[in-house]
Amino acid sequence: MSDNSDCLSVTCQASPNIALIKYWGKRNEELILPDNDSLSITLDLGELHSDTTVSTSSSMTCDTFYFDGIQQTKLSKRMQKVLDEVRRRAKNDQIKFVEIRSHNTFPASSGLASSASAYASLAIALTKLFNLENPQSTAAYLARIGSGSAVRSVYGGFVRWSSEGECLSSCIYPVEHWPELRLIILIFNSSKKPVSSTDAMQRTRETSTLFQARLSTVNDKIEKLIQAIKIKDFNTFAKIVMMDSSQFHAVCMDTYPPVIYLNEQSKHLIDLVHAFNKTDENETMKVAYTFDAGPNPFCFIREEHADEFLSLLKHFYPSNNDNDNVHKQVSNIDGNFSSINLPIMANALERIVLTKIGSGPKII
Ligand SMILES: Nc1ncnc2c1ncn2[C@@H]1O[C@H](COP(=O)(O)OP(=O)(O)OP(=O)(O)O)[C@@H](O)[C@H]1O
Ligand SMILES: C[C@@](O)(CCOP(=O)(O)OP(=O)(O)O)CC(=O)O
Repeated sequence: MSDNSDCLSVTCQASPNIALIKYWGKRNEELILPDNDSLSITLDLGELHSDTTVSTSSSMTCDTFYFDGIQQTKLSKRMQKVLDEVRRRAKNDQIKFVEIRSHNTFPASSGLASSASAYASLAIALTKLFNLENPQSTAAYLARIGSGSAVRSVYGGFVRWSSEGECLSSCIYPVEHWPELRLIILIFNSSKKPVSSTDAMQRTRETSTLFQARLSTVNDKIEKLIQAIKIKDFNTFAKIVMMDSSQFHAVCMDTYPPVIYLNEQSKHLIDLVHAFNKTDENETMKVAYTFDAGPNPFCFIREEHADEFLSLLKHFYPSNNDNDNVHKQVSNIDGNFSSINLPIMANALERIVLTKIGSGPKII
């Protein structure tokens, strides 16, 4: 915490988390209580993160929010709700107003979980600034009322968000548990999604008949997935994760009017991953994908297969721009992909992010 005259300030850095079993549906909109448990991996802070600085001083006359250095005309209802809850819990009632400055290293609102890293960093920074009691559970509560999925970014490693009791999150395995696991994020399209997750999940609840069927499958999937993670069984892990992603998008399609987040490139990548997995003579899965509310896949892979998969991506998604950095990390291994009968999609990728599981947020 920095203290300049009577101005106190705290900065927190947090990363997005990627849901392995998706959260979709709220039984209480105001408190953001989910319909189902969900499970995620928190990303390493290295590539994708939100940095949020919160400050307070006696001279402030209102709450202010700067996003990427630009002052916003007003705070969102969610942000205001978080600040009001903090003031309610704070012992020091001299502290009246807060200035928030936040920046993401990646595009917001495009299905890359920006609201998760944003609200987790905000919640942790506020908890520290106001010296709130029970800091971990308080930060989780504040993050959750900002954006449901943010409750999982408060912790590192593999995280479960419970839909029962206090509806808080907990780390089920720390970052060290499965160090060879890597994430390759393919950014096909970073534009703003057509329907926000908040609106879409409400619409699903009101109209989808598949939604209830999905809910009845989630707990069983979570238990099986936890067991697969425990013994690092990638085959089972991959199948459960890909099937939950597809089920979530099927539910979005069953929503009326339908919500379609996947695009042509997403469908191509799905076919590519299955074709690539089939090339293994032992039928061992090498890659798994999942998509949040957007067209950009998060691919899970063990380190030993990462180079081959990257060369596959270079083959199927070549870039015509010599100066671009999309493939700059890609090794020059030439794989033989002649058995994969899929079209080549030139210039499909805006960016590739290579990352791994992270240890959670930090105060900086
Ligand atoms: N650094 C930030 N500080 C405050 N609010 C932010 C920040 N980054 C993103 N947001 C807000 O988060 C919301 C975007 O969340 P939304 O859930 O729609 O998209 P997403 O998080 O990118 O995707 P998803 O969670 O579906 O994977 C927007 O309201 C945006 O203004
Ligand atoms: C598809 C998801 O990414 C949906 C995330 O939804 P949000 O957490 O962004 O929604 P709100 O709680 O309304 O803010 C799945 C997931 O992260 O579990």
